[in-house]
Amino acid sequence: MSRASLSVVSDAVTVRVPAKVNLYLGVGPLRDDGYHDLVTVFQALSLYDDVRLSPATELRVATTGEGATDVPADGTNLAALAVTEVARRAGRTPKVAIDVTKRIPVAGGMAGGSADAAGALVGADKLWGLELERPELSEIAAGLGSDVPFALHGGTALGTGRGEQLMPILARGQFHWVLAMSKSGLSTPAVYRELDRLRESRSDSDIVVERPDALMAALTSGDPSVVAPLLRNDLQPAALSLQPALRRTLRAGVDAGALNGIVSGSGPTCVFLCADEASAVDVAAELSGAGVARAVRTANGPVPGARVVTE
Ligand SMILES: C[C@](O)(CO)[C@H](O)COP(=O)(O)OP(=O)(O)OC[C@H]1O[C@@H](n2ccc(N)nc2=O)[C@H](O)[C@@H]1O
Ligand SMILES: Nc1ncnc2c1ncn2[C@@H]1O[C@H](COP(=O)(O)OP(=O)(O)OP(=O)(O)O)[C@@H](O)[C@H]1O
Repeated sequence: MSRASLSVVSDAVTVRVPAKVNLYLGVGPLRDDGYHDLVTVFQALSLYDDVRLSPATELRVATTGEGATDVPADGTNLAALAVTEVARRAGRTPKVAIDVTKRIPVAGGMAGGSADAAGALVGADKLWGLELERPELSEIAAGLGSDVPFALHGGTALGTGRGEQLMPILARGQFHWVLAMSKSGLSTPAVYRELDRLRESRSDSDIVVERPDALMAALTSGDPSVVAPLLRNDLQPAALSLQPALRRTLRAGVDAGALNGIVSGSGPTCVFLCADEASAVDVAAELSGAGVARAVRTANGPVPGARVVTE
């Protein structure tokens, strides 16, 4: 672990971390280690969890906000695991109170737990004045979950491996999204298992994951009407198989005027790309009235990854 010679220890730190959507999610065959090789395009959206770290007599974690009661309040919380790992590497005891304000839906396919882990990593680094290098933070992040490195990184990025190897993508301008949150969550491993079940009749060599070159070129153009038809998620059939009502949600968003809609990652949140901000507001209003979602929000992207907002 590298440390700055002059380190500053803060009293309390708040880190703001974005949700993600996968604009493209190509899933390869099941690997021997239980993961799938992915080719994915991530985009960070302006829906944030806040992770506050302050010195305490022991490690504790409390969550308020969206879905807080479904989040573990013990050492298995991803934010607590992140702080524990940074402390282990720094040779410290993790005497920290972690307070998470959730806005990202729990088990919603928008990497909320991963966001909290990334926030806790950046927060612990700041709180203890460690000044860890980016590569080391990314390595710790990848050990905590496949989506955690992107929550650190933010922006728009190509993810490969199990999703943890990132390369920035140039995306011009801002894209306007409507998010439809589902009444119940979906477990990520269960959705991958369902995809494997749906693919049972296919041999591994039949499952080919293509590079999203057309999408990447469309993102550079910044034109949402060019990007929209190129959105693709290989996990969508599995999420729809587990929650068939999502078909209605997807239809309702397009009927309301969105350019296109897909399930976000492992779902069940459905995300709709709109022509501009005014269209997103209209689509959100209509979707709210249609009663196909627990909650509807607008968001824009890309936005930066985990960043300290108070010192
Ligand atoms: C669906 C996505 O959100 C798309 O970005 C991610 O692939 C999921 O990332 P995550 O929630 O950080 O997932 P992890 O905590 O790393 O893995 C949870 C479980 O998801 C499945 N998993 C995850 C990533 C991957 N490339 N292949 C998989 O099969 C595995 O069953 C794994 O045990
Ligand atoms: N800080 C946390 N916030 C949310 N869930 C957490 C957290 N720590 C642990 N968990 C557990 O992780 C599970 C998955 O939650 P999460 O909100 O990360 O799902 P997700 O957004 O669908 O994940 P992804 O999009 O990365 O696949 C939850 O059911 C919860 O039990």
